Amino acid sequence: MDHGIQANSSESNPSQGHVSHLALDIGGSLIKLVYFSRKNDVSVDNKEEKSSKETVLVSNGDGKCPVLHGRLHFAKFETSKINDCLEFIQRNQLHLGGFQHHGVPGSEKSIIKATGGGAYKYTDLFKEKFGIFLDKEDEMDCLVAGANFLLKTVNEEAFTYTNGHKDFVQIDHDDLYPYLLVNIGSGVSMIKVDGDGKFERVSGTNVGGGTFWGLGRLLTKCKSFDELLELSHRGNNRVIDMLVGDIYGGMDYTKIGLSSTTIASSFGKAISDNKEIEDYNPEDIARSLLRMISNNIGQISYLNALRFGLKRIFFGGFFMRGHAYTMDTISVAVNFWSKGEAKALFLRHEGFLGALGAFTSYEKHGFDDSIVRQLVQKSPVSASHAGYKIHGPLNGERNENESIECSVYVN
Ligand SMILES: Nc1ncnc2c1ncn2[C@@H]1O[C@H](COP(=O)(O)OP(=O)(O)O)[C@@H](O)[C@H]1O
Ligand SMILES: CC(C)(COP(=O)(O)O)[C@@H](O)C(=O)NCCC(=O)O
Repeated sequence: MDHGIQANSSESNPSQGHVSHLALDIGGSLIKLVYFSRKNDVSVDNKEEKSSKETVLVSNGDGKCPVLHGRLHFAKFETSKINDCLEFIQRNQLHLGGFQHHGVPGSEKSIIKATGGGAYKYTDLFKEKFGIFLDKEDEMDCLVAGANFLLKTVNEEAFTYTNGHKDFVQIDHDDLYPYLLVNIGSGVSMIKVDGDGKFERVSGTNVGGGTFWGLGRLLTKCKSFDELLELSHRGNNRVIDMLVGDIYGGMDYTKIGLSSTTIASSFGKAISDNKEIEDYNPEDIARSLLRMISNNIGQISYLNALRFGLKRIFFGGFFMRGHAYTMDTISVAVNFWSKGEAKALFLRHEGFLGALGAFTSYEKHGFDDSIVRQLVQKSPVSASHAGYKIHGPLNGERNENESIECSVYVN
């Protein structure tokens, strides 16, 4: 089960360092947490002058400012199991990782940045449990801020996925905008991004990750999202989907560019098979469903990219789950409909865009001594690329809870 952090190395253990800047994204399906843990033993390079065990000073152009070295951590929980999340926060004392708002003397409030619908829905719960106030950031603002943050600072964040092959894409910061951001969470939002904080939500669809998981659960009786993905992995969609060849006697419909293997109608074979649901393999049902939903999102995304002349579509959200078949289907759909003109790109930290956006929003406010001024990589990843150093396997097999080594400038 994937609730909570599964540290992939001892360095990912937050209890080893002081935790700060907790940010939450409480969505329809999942709660995502991002937080920073300060490293206790700081290595200091030539440019840096050590000032304490945990804080170093670096020149910031206009003088010196303290820098905290540490790691960004990621964790997620099912929203329906919010108590597990609260326990995790309590156990790791993450609720102390917000900031104090000094209003009227003696009335200091502890504030945590939060986004997603649950930031509204669960305000009282967090207040009662921890006495903290959820400072709400708009979900679309956070998605865009999170995507821009990742694309500009994290090395090997974006990749294409074709025929089972993952290719990381170097992002040219001067040529990033405009792009279409498609966030596939419970539902789907499509956002045209023109710059930092410059965007418009141009479309959306209610057929998203929640639809796949909800319908999949009903149709296959599986117990978890992972099980549903696993089923889809082993299934064959042709058992249930009606293909062009099924309609055209095994032939292509060349005049309109459809091959015999193209799906003409998802689940269409169930019309004439005279079978009950029990007669189908759950694997085949899961496969057809995943294909139907991924195809549909890929197509709507392309149509929106076409509306605005956008060539790059970045896909985020936990629906993807780094799952090969999902990404392959979306890539094929975008490629098919755009006749190769547009590209589907995926993000390693796919489901954490909103939480990262909320995390970076601490910077906007200027609260006491914990302002995130700027986040920088601790050591260069490549000469040409400024970004975080990601600790974890870079061979494409991402551990979704891997932490990122980084530094935070504070006031
Ligand atoms: N462990 C999981 N439990 C439930 N859904 C999951 C899980 N992992 C991936 N998903 C998929 O991710 C979707 C939620 O994605 P997410 O980006 O977190 O959206 P939201 O903000 O709406 O929760 C789910 O609807 C489901 O399709
Ligand atoms: C309402 C939402 C923004 C909530 O975000 P989520 O929790 O699904 O990530 C999203 O579900 C959505 O964009 N739904 C599609 C609604 C529509 O445009 O039809």
